[in-house]
Amino acid sequence: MTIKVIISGPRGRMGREALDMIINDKDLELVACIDRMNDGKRLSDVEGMPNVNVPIFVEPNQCFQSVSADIFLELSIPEVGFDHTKLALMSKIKSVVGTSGFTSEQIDLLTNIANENKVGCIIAPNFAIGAVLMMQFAKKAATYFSDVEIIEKHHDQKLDAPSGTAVKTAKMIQESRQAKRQGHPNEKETMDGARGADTEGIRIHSVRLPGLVAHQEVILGGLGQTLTITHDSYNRKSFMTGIKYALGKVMQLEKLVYGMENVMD
Ligand SMILES: NC(=O)C1=CN([C@@H]2O[C@H](COP(=O)(O)OP(=O)(O)OC[C@H]3O[C@@H](n4cnc5c(N)ncnc54)[C@H](OP(=O)(O)O)[C@@H]3O)[C@@H](O)[C@H]2O)C=CC1
Ligand SMILES: O=C(O)C1=N[C@H](C(=O)O)C[C@H](O)C1
Repeated sequence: MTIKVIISGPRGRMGREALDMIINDKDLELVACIDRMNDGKRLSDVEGMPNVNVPIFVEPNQCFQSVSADIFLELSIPEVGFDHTKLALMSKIKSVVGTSGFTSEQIDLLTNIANENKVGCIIAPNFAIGAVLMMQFAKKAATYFSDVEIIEKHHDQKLDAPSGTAVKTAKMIQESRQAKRQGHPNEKETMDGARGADTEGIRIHSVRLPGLVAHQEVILGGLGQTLTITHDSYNRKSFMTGIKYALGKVMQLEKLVYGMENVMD
């Protein structure tokens, strides 16, 4: 039996890479796409898309009601990703979400819908195994170093800041340290944003430049020393093993899990 997948955002950088991964995997079967254009066309009719004869829908609900699928894979944009996922879960379709930029309230809402309906869902701020380890190492290190700053660096087409990975890293660190105001108590920004975003005292700095893909440094400071934990994704293939893993794992879930670390054996 193959796992039937609907993908959202097939023309995007992640969507295009994920299409290739799914099409070339004997355990997975692409059954439909959700896009903001090409409604009613077949994927094979769209220039530059793989030669697979599956329908494209602009209306997510129409897709979820008319196509039989096991999993919805969300890889579009923050503005629509939440609604897509909500509709998929309400239609009892298990979901794997890579799209970033959801608020804590949105994640809580999706958690309630998934758990009440007993539908599996994985929200993965980062599918790359190295990034997940980087977040776990940072959490561990923060039990010894209470002063932490995060520098996340991405390509300049990214819509959200800070990145989903940075937000999740800060949340994980907050589980292992007390909230703390960092820096000099009297420090003042003479230019807005100089000290970055502030989440319970942890500072997050977002760099956006052409040439970058997805990178993060967590710098922890102590007496006379610093520890830097770094992860780099040099291309989007780095995320595909994690997507495949999440598609397998979500089949066994009846609730929402936020973070790949919570489904990794
Ligand atoms: N969790 C993880 O490991 C990773 C997560 N991401 C996240 O995944 C998301 C996608 O990233 P990326 O591929 O780089 O972004 P892209 O901008 O390359 O792709 C987004 C795609 O979504 C399309 N889109 C816009 N509106 C809709 C809609 N209503 N329905 C369906 N598709 C729509 C866009 O179309 P158009 O171009 O025509 O506007 C575009 O093709 C981002 O949120 C990013 O942060 C990225 C990498 C790894
Ligand atoms: O937009 C991206 O590219 C990425 N987004 C995710 C995030 O916001 O953390 C994951 C990865 O960093 C790539």
